[in-house]
Amino acid sequence: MATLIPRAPPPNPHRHFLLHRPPTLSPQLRLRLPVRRLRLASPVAAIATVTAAVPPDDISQLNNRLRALVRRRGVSSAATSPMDPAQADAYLHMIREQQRLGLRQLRRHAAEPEYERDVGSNAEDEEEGAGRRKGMAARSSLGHRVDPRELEPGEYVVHKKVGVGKFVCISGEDGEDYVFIQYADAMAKLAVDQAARMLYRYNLPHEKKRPRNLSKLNDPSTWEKRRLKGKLAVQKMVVNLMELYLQRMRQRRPPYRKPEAMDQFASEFPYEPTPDQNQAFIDIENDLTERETPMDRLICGDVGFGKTEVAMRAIFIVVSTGYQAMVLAPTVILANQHYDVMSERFSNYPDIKVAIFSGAQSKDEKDELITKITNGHLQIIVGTHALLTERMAYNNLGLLVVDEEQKFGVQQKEKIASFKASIDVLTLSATPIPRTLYLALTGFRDASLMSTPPPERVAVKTYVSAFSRESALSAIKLELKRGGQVFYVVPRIKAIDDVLQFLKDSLPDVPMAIAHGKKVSKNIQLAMEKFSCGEIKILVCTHIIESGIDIPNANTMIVQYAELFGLAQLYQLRGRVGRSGREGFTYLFYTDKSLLSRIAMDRLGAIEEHSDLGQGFHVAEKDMGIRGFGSMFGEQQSGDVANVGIDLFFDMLFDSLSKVSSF
Ligand SMILES: Nc1ncnc2c1ncn2[C@@H]1O[C@H](COP(=O)(O)OP(=O)(O)OP(=O)(O)O)[C@@H](O)[C@H]1O
Repeated sequence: MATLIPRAPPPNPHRHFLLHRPPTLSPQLRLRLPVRRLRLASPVAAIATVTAAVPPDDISQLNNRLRALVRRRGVSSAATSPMDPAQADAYLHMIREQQRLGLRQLRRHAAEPEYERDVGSNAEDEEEGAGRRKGMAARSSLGHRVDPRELEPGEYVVHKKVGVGKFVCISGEDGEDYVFIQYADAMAKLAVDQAARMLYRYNLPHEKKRPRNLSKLNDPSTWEKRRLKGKLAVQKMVVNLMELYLQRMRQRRPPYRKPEAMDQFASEFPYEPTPDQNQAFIDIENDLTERETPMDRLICGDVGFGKTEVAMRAIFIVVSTGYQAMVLAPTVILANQHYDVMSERFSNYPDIKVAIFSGAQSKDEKDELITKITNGHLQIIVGTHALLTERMAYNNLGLLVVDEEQKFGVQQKEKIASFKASIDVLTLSATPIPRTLYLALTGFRDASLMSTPPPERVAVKTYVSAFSRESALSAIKLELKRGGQVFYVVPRIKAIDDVLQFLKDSLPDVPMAIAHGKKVSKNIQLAMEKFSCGEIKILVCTHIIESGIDIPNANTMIVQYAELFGLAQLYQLRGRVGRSGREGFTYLFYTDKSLLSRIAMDRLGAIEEHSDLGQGFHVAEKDMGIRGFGSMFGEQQSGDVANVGIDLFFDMLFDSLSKVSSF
């Protein structure tokens, strides 16, 4: 256990703490605490206690099992490699860059300095240092040592050896700057460069979570226990992930044949694929036609970057070999759109029959469809979660495509997970949930990234302002004048009637329609079809249209009461416009600035800032910062994170992950 011994001279100036009263503290921050000098005890003694408490390493046991499995199956390493190294590098690079940029923007500060690594001077530090070096790329993207100069008074920080404290200020003394941190029983003083190496953030930027309590400088044993608990929890989480991976590797199915008509099908795509689309085509083709393990691939691409075509290539391979494919969409509207796009794309192949199955259909219609599916008369079945019901019996299901998995409920996700044990699964996501991000990062799940937009795509112009009817109308008129269409989005169904009335009064000759979740699905479908073909010019709707809707001629979006939407939601909504070569405009109108919470302001600010193409990952990260731990992990993990703080949690996570071999 690491302890702090009072008054002994420090052997290394970078390892000592001072209990101190900061010279420039405001009176209310001033602590009535002893002013003493402390330093760390023998690091070797510290290790002995910590390592003795760590149970046998589950990760290495699992590593061995995995290696044995790979050997037994005699599968080539290329076929089992979780992620192509070059692709992984590019992925990590991108995430890291976005994180760096994000932090810079969040704190409106210069780029985060790259601090020298803290190479430990004791055994434990060395062990962890090795892990850190291996996992450096990953850790530096999500876990951070904090730059003390960027801290604001009152922010919580974590010192690995001492625990959770509250940053008070930086103050100069004898020509050197010191960082003052308030602990439960004393004030610590730390040289700035040392603090830069030793301090972690407790919260994500903009998050205001309070730790249960501050650690005590004079009683480091409590912190040691807390840290150890966190470490074990992280290890358990990694072991669980590996178990899942192991289960998947045990599954086998014969590789699919590459269809003879594959080249023809590819040539019928009306666009020149982007380089990332091409890579994703190669990835899924390899998964399906070369591997014997079912595919579990995530296609991460920003809104409108062309993920649907990747899914259709996978579907083509599977159905050409006589299997069925199921496409799950989170909303009826999106299911309808996928159905239309796929019916059109596969129209040259009369043997490939596409159907849609949703809660909107009558019992007779559904029964008829189920019979056709069971008899193998339908090859591609598109639908909502209604497809996951027990009644559904497939003839020969080979592939499941899941669009925006995070939008499904817990039970539906469990059902989706159960499919992964036996069939190939392709998941499409524009704003990956952090867990998905980990899986992709660590190779437990394969991922293809689509970070290049289709050519001629231009970033959507985003304006945030207080609502006025005049501003909304002038934006609408501008779009109508250039022959385009408008989405008018409100957060609640209740608001739709008022908006519709105001629009009808102001623009009596313009055809408009409404769409929301409580509307009978058939009516929504009708409204969307009319909007899609241009008959309807303005669609007044709720966020029901946020996922995946692709209407190239609709390039202005008005969002009223924008303060009531989540960040990821706003990002997805904005992604509905500017999906062709035409410039898109999004107007985010809030009701009254004086009533806006700081969080709502942050959200609107973030969405305005991240207007460039391809910011989905960054928005996902920022969203975590705003919504907090709970959104990142389940309840259990939230507690573990709250124990040690976000950065140390990530640090431990990446240390554990770096101990997992690649096979
Ligand atoms: N390489 C390309 N060049 C030009 N346009 C393309 C290309 N690939 C796809 N598109 C078009 O871009 C639009 C968006 O594609 P798609 O719907 O597949 O995006 P997505 O990645 O699924 O987006 P979202 O996350 O919003 O659902 C579609 O109209 C599609 O036809």
